[in-house]
Order: sequence, then C-alpha cells, then structure tokens
Amino acid sequence: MNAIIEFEDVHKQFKEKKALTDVNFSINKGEIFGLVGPTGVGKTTSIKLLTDQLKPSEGTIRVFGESVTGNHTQLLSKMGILSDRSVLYERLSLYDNLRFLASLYDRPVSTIEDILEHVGLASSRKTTYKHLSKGMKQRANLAAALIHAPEILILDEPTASLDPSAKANVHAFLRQLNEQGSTIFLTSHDMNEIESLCHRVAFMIDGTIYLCGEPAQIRSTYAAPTVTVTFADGNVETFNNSYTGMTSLRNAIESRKVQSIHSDEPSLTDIFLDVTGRKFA
Ligand SMILES: Nc1ncnc2c1ncn2[C@@H]1O[C@H](COP(=O)(O)OP(=O)(O)OP(=O)(O)O)[C@@H](O)[C@H]1O
Repeated sequence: MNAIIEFEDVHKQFKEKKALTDVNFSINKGEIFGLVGPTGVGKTTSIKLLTDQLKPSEGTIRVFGESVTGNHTQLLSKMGILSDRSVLYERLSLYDNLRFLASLYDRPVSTIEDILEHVGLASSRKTTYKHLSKGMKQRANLAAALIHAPEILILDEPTASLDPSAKANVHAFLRQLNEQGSTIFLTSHDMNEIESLCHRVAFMIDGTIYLCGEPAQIRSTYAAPTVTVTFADGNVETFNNSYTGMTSLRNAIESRKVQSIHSDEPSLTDIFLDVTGRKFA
C-alpha cells in the first residue's frame, strides 16, 4: 500500500487540555478515509495539524513522505482543504471569489463552471458570498477547495449543514473525484455518511484512535454469531452460527416456508455505541 498521509505517535496538548494522545494512522493513495467521533474528541485538531495550522506537541505527520510541520507551502498546493474557516471574501460574488482563486492557481475559468455545477451552485454564481445560506456557504467552500484540482482533499465535516438531497449530490461528487484519482480524508459525526462513502474508517474517542479498518471488516468483527430467520407464518427464530445451530437452520429451511434470512450484523453506529458507551453529538 502507498501511504500518502501518515500520523505517527502524534500528541497535542493545549495548556491543560490533552487533545490528542498517541494518534497513529495512515491513508493510502486513492482512499476515501473517514475520521468519526462525537463532538470534542479531536477531529478538527487532527485536520489542523495535518494542514500545519497547528504544530504537534509530539510526533510526526507526513504527507507524501515529508513532514508537514513548517513545510506547508509546497504540500498545501497539493491539498484542497475545507475547514471551519472560510477562505472566501464576504463582499465578492461566488463566481468572482472562485475566479480570484483560479487566477492564483493559474487554472482556467472553465473549471469554475464545472465545479459550480457539481456542487449545485451554478444558479447562485452571481450571489454575494455573505448572502448565501449556511449550506450554500459550505458548498461554496468545498468548491474553493477543489479549484486547483488537488491530489488530496481534506474535508472537515463537508456535509454538516446540508439537506439530504444536497448531501447526496456532494457524496456523488466526492465519489467521482475519488474515481478520478483524488485521495479524500474527511471527518464526520454521521456514521451513515462514513459507511456509504469511506473505504476505511477510524473511530476517535477522547483524542485517541479506538478502531480503524474497513466498514465491512469492522462490522463482521463485531457481528453476533447468529442468523435470524423470519418464516412465512410470521414466526421469527434465531440460530447460532455453530454446527448444531446450522443443522437446526437447515432442518427448519427444509421443513418450513421461509420469508427472509439475515445475519445479525450490527451497523457502525451500533458498534460505536457499544464499544464506547457514548452517544453521537
Ligand atoms: N485552541 C485550543 N485551545 C484549547 N483547547 C482546544 C483548542 N482547540 C481545541 N481544543 C480542545 O481540544 C478538544 C478537541 O477539539 P476538536 O475541535 O478537535 O474536537 P472535534 O472532534 O473536532 O469536535 P467537533 O466535532 O465538535 O468539531 C476539545 O476539548 C477542545 O475544546
């Protein structure tokens, strides 16, 4: 695997507050990687460290094998960043904002139309940034993050203010960018988003990585060793995934009409709540 983002033994201390403790993970080229966790566990701090807005107290963060600390000018040109700070001017129209950014990166203006179309803001191109709604501002900043066709996209809660339809459009766009070669690192509170979008996911709890892996692999690790069968007469029975359980299941299937069979696999949200005992914010 070709790791292009690496967190190695990263700690971050803010005066008395320990925000990150011994954080280790890596993201491979071409992956969509999700960092999830409740509010205040260290997701934004991780993004700020990765984008050199903060310095780690200990440890190293590398992008393309190079430490980001103090080396961000060159590395940032390869990253598109959506963070909690807007990069757009309040008094400029959306189009003029993006045209300004495109000129900084020497990108053709045709890129702007294409991106505006994909984030669903083509009809708002003349609107002054400050007059956009909260969800539109979020999509405008996503558009700004994409203007220089970055190899890596770093997105802090990219869909937090979006309605379900805008969310689905942004998801489709992110999948498309990923298929075209972008590596995407995103944070979210939304397990469904992570489950449907990400190749791998890390659960962050109180500043540490609790679990990391592919959603299907995590689900199967925590799956209950049972199979639930609904029979045509309405009865529901659970069978153990053991030799005797499976023999009973086979006998039941042969002798009774079955409506549905499903393995009792928990969702990522179930697993998260189970392993942490904490609720999502
Ligand atoms: N500049 C700072 N000074 C002091 N403490 C900070 C600072 N920035 C963050 N923290 C603290 O570090 C912890 C992690 O904050 P962070 O913003 O990374 O959480 P988060 O997981 O992104 O939360 P949310 O999902 O609400 O955005 C919190 O307790 C926060 O109060």
